[in-house]
Amino acid sequence: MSCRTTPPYPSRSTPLLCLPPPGTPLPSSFSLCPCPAAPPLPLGMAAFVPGAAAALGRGTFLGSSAVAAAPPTPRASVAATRRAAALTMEADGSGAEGGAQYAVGDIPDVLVSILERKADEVAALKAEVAAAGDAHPIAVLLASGAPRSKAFVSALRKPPGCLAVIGEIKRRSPSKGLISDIKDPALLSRHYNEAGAAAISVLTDGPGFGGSMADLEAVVKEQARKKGQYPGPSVVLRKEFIIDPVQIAEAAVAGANAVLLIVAALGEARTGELLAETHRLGLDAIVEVHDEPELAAAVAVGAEIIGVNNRDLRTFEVSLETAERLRAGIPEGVVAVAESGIEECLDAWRVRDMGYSAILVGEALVKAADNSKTDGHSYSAGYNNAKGLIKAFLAKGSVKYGPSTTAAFFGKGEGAKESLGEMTV
Ligand SMILES: O=P(O)(O)OC[C@@H](O)[C@@H](O)c1c[nH]c2ccccc12
Repeated sequence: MSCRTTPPYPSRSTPLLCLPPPGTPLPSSFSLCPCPAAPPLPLGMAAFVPGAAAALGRGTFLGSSAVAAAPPTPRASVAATRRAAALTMEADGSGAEGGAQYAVGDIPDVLVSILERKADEVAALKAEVAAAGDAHPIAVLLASGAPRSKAFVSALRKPPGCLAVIGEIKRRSPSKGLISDIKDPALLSRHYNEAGAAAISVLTDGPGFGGSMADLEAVVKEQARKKGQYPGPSVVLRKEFIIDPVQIAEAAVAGANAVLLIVAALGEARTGELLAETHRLGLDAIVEVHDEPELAAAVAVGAEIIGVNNRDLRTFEVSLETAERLRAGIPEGVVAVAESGIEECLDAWRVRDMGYSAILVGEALVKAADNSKTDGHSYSAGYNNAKGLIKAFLAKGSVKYGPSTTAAFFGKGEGAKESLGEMTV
């Protein structure tokens, strides 16, 4: 049987036959699509070595050691960028040691203001930890480090043809404003988990994304309740603009398994430092990139998980072409995550076929889970929609798909088929 999940994909505007009309008899026999294992991916990184990245003539990255030496630029935001970067580097007395910082591009404006805010948040957190003395759990962890469990990276590593879903708890964003009034992040994470999400991403930034450390703690606590059950807990990502080890320690103390490191915000040297700190503190990191120079930086620092953000933070445009273009540059053995703009199962299958091991989905899931008409703590049909969508993302044998809402509902069955492997009815 042919596999309609392989390219070329129908365009979204093509009306998709998703279901037979009610009453149509099911075919007497079908089998799961034996999608062939993804072909070996070429290692295209030769073109992306750090030196070559500089030669691409991008703007100047103003982080780390480059802060002092950076040439003047007309962008008004640069002063703010420089301040944020300088504060970041000074915060723990570290910074890039020598060496030329190659270009990773100007920091997008949206990040500049967030990073300024983060520098203030970090200063406040450090003051709080210092005031509490050496016994503060963050101080203890920073002093001693912790063994790595690698639980997060293991949960995301999937064989070719399979996907891990990272379901995000996302209330709002700078580009979209309010997305969903999530009243009970823990309950939403329970539904994500029951549907088969390998991981939960919790945004902890308040002003930009409506999240908090309380959300993270609630989700960690909820997932911990699943220990020893089937399915077991989903691992948890602290989705934050990390600029300093103290935030990583804060994430670990709250029970997160991983943090996000955004190369566009940090540059190569600082990403490398914070990645090493992340591992020293026992956690894993998704290193996020959006273009070739950033990918080169992620590879150069030895990222074990690389997230390709399909959203351009300069224009907010989302295109899965970004995931497609960058996939060949992600070395074998590194877990590849496609982030942003995955709206329906076709998108998920498309990036799966590109060779991505995991997808990070926010808006589509929280909108499907809409519980604006309930108190958010009790049953809501929206939760089922979100679950169905996750199962549809995970399905690999489906030849039936359609607009998200329909696929969401019927995706439940498709997910079940996959978990049983090959079968006939
Ligand atoms: O809501 P979406 O389009 O499914 O995107 C989720 C996630 O990728 C996005 O929230 C994200 C990706 N990288 C980030 C960095 C910071 C904040 C948010 C993000």
